[in-house]
Amino acid sequence: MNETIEVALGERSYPILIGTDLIGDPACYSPYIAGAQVLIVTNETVAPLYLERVRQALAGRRIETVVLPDGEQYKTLDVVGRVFDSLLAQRFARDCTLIALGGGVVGDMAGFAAACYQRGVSFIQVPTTLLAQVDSSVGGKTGVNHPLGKNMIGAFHQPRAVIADTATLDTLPDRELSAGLAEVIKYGLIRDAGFFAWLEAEMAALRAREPTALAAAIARSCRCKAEIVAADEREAGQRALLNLGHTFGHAIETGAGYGRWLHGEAVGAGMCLAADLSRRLGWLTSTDLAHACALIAAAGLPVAPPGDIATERFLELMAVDKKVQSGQLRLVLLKAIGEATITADFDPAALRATLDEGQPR
Ligand SMILES: NC(=O)c1ccc[n+]([C@@H]2O[C@H](COP(=O)([O-])OP(=O)(O)OC[C@H]3O[C@@H](n4cnc5c(N)ncnc54)[C@H](O)[C@@H]3O)[C@@H](O)[C@H]2O)c1
Ligand SMILES: O=C(O)C(=O)C[C@@H](O)[C@H](O)[C@H](O)COP(=O)(O)O
Ligand SMILES: [Zn+2]
Repeated sequence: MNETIEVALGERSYPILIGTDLIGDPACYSPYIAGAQVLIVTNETVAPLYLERVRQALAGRRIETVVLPDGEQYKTLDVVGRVFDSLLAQRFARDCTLIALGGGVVGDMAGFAAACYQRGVSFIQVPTTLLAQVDSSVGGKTGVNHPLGKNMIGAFHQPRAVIADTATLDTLPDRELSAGLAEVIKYGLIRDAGFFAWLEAEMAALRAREPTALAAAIARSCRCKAEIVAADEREAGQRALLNLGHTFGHAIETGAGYGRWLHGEAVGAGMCLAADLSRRLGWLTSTDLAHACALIAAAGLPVAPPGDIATERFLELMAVDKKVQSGQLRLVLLKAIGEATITADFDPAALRATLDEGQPR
């Protein structure tokens, strides 16, 4: 069953269309494309799978394509430059539209190119991974990595529409499905204990790609993200809760070398570390900690960081975080399953103990 969820941002409001067989449907795109020039940004894995269907849905317009290399290690300023090269070489004007066809890496880069080209042009997100359908395609965070820090160069730029065709998940590798489940579990942990309990009951169905369960998880995740983004578009307050596990996770991704740990895997382990620290501070019960880590493990995700990032190095990497204020690290921590808070008020010794012990208990 198809469903539409609105991201309510005044004149920048947009729909998230969720359903099957949407990417080849011209009616999904037409209302959101003003000019005749369209640039599809995709990658070398997704292009052979889905590019032709998108091209056909856009017939009648001038369509160009940029096919980027595949991988987190290519989410760089240098590679995004190829999108600008193409836009300029083809003389694309301000009324052009970019289409991001792929996972979160393509979405973040195409969105960033759209934010910058001629100081901002339209773009549409066509997410083809679970992670992108439940998280990265929604909310307008775009950008690239720097060797010294994850997502450190970017812009807020909202898409005109998100077209999430759940049938594209049929070709997604199991490891990537698990990575997407990390961000799904995140919504349960930060603000929806009922969803968390539902995920505990449905995790086997989700990993078996049961279509009804997957569609329900995607829609509930998007509703949750749409509400948070509508209330706090630029992360002045509660949007930071969407960063649960990410200060640890981004440190893992940067420390391990981009692409070695998937973003969702690093966030899975990062959420266990955040839960472990919350328990050490006396905010989270041992039972809730055990439930959180058990669900993350059941999703096929790691519950501990790689063994080769020493605590000092981990702390250095964690200090490169957009939530740092006046030199002080702020972390998203848990008070209960379904209740999170952002705080700088934690005992640094407890953080060290969490990192020293690595394996949450
Ligand atoms: N902007 C945001 O709000 C936000 C939110 C979460 C994550 N992110 C970013 O998103 C990125 C991770 O996104 P991701 O997990 O989608 O990774 P990804 O974009 O690297 O995609 C994962 C892999 O799946 C392949 N793929 C994509 N669709 C496929 C399909 N339908 N069938 C087969 N293979 C397919 C890709 O080519 C890639 O190899 C990270 O860079 C992360 O920082 C951004
Ligand atoms: O949309 C948000 O806000 C998020 O924090 C979603 C995260 O899952 C995502 O990984 C995001 O890219 C992290 O943003 P950052 O500002 O910490 O780089
Ligand atoms: Zn994330």
